[in-house]
Amino acid sequence: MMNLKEKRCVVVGAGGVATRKVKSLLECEAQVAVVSKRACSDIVRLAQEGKIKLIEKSFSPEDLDGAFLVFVASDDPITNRLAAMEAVKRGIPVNVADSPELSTFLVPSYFRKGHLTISVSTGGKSPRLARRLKEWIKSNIPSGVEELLSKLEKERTFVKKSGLSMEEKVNFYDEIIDKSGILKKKGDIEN
Ligand SMILES: C[C@@]1(CC(=O)O)c2cc3[nH]c(cc4nc(cc5[nH]c(cc(n2)[C@H]1CCC(=O)O)[C@@](C)(CC(=O)O)[C@@H]5CCC(=O)O)C(CC(=O)O)=C4CCC(=O)O)c(CCC(=O)O)c3CC(=O)O
Ligand SMILES: NC(=O)C1=CN([C@@H]2O[C@H](COP(=O)(O)OP(=O)(O)OC[C@H]3O[C@@H](n4cnc5c(N)ncnc54)[C@H](O)[C@@H]3O)[C@@H](O)[C@H]2O)C=CC1
Repeated sequence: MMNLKEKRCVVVGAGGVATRKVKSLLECEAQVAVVSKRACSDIVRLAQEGKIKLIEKSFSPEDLDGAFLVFVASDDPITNRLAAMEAVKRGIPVNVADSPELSTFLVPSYFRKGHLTISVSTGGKSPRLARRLKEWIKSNIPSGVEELLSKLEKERTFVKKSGLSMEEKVNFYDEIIDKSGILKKKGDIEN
């Protein structure tokens, strides 16, 4: 949920895993530089289209100059470790594809529906389960949730300035949510 717009994000490696991270970064409108000895066809195409900068070489510490965020996803554990340590030394948040322990942040499984983002993390315990749960939530998300969100957004601009107490505000929002009929009513949910 970090704002990455126009921020320089460096990705080390250009295989399947790096490609997934690059695509997520482009969705966030980040400025992406990929450093890799060789690049897979998706990365080459993105570079040819001018969407990313591809630097075809082995990783070296100066590749992290000016980086806001770093993704390390080469298939060489020694390179991954070196790049991770360098990022940590420079105080740059780093995600390491083969090492949750060396990562200062992990990437969750997520999907977007308009302004709604749903993400699932297992804290690195089982990425496959994170993905399967995400898929389950995606296929079970009630239709009408985007319309409900825009209604709440509109009401909220007035309610925020209304002078109502926080409890009154929350009850007002709950009433709209309950009326939409797309979720179980608040009172019907057991905690
Ligand atoms: C710690 C973390 C670091 C990070 O942030 O990258 C990490 C680490 C590792 N992943 C590995 C394997 C797999 N990763 C996936 C898939 C995804 N992995 C993602 C995140 C994360 N993966 C972070 C923790 C997230 C969490 O747990 O909450 C997702 C959610 C997001 C993304 O990568 O964009 C994305 C789903 C995207 C989607 O929704 O589609 C699949 C399944 C598949 O592809 O179907 C497999 C194979 C099956 C399996 O192992 O589960 C391996 C072992 C490699 C090996 O065995 O060689 C490691 C290294 C290790 O565990 O040591
Ligand atoms: N976090 C995750 O979701 C997952 C992580 N992994 C791990 O991610 C890593 C990468 O996996 P893949 O993308 O499938 O590998 P891959 O083999 O497709 O790509 C590896 C890339 O690293 C580059 N590379 C190797 N040495 C380099 C160096 N010294 N400097 C710069 N680039 C270098 C290669 O040129 C290649 O582009 C593996 O360690 C794997 O275990 C695997 C699956 C999922």
